[in-house]
Amino acid sequence: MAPLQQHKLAVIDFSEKNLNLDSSSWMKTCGEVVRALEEHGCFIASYDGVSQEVHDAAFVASQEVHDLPVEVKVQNTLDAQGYGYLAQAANMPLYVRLSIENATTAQGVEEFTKLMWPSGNDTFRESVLTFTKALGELEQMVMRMVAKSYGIEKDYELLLGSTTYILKFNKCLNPNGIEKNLGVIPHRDKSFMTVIQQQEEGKGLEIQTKNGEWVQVHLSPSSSIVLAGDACMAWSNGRIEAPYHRVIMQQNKDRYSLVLSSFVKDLKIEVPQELVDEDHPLQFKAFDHYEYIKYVSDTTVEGNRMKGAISAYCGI
Ligand SMILES: O=C(O)CCC(=O)C(=O)O
Ligand SMILES: [Fe+2]
Repeated sequence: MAPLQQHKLAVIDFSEKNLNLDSSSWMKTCGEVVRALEEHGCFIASYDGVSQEVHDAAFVASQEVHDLPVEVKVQNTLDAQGYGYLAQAANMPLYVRLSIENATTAQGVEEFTKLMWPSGNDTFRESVLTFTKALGELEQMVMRMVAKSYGIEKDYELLLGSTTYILKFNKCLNPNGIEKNLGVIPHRDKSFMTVIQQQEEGKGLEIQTKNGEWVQVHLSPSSSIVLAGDACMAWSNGRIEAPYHRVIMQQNKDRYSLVLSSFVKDLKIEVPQELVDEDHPLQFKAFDHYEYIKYVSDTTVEGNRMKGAISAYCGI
């Protein structure tokens, strides 16, 4: 098989100097964000909100939690069905994960920390919260730009009030030379938006473009990939498609990544009226995001992998 090429996904500058609200550079970035999302469902954000120190500390925290005994980690269960501790499932033998619900709030991170370390772990708690807050701000900046471009700022403000974040500590085990090097099976995220950071030298994430080609994503510590999830696809009335992606292990060592995803809780997601007209008939009924997650996790593995899960659930 020919080696995959590092694809030219759009790289968008989110550094503070570039993002004075209402400046012409802000408006230009809004356009770039929507174009990239409509074309590939994702882009690479170059973002100085997560410093090298914050990035490194978050990965140290991730390693620390993965190194805990299994009997401690199995306590990690979430309201969001299917998002707690998962280890070496039959279809993903290399994949291990823990997650934090309400991950951008002090309370959410504190609860998780207490569960894993009953006598506390301040370094872990502080490192994780600093990281999730910074990455959450990036996600909100992206969504504000999408809303601005589509003229649906009010609709977004409403969703934002009900937005919650889940942080996944992902680990793919060293494949040790065995042929099966699939870390994470091809899927679309069920989230609204997802932001991912890979550990330094971390490779492995691949995105499928609309023409079916798999392309590799390489990220430096100062960059993140921003991916649309199924909920964004429905909310945008199909304008932004959630990209299919997977992890292929390329090196004989464990791979760590941090995945922050937004979800809408206790409010139905409805396509804004501004996005419906004769040329764009309504494609999705209003739906409850947590009920959708439950639907997917109750469905068979094939159902979960299915590209059209969101259409099957609430498509018109
Ligand atoms: O680990 C990664 O880089 C991505 C994993 C992923 O797609 C996911 O957890 O949804
Ligand atoms: Fe994913």
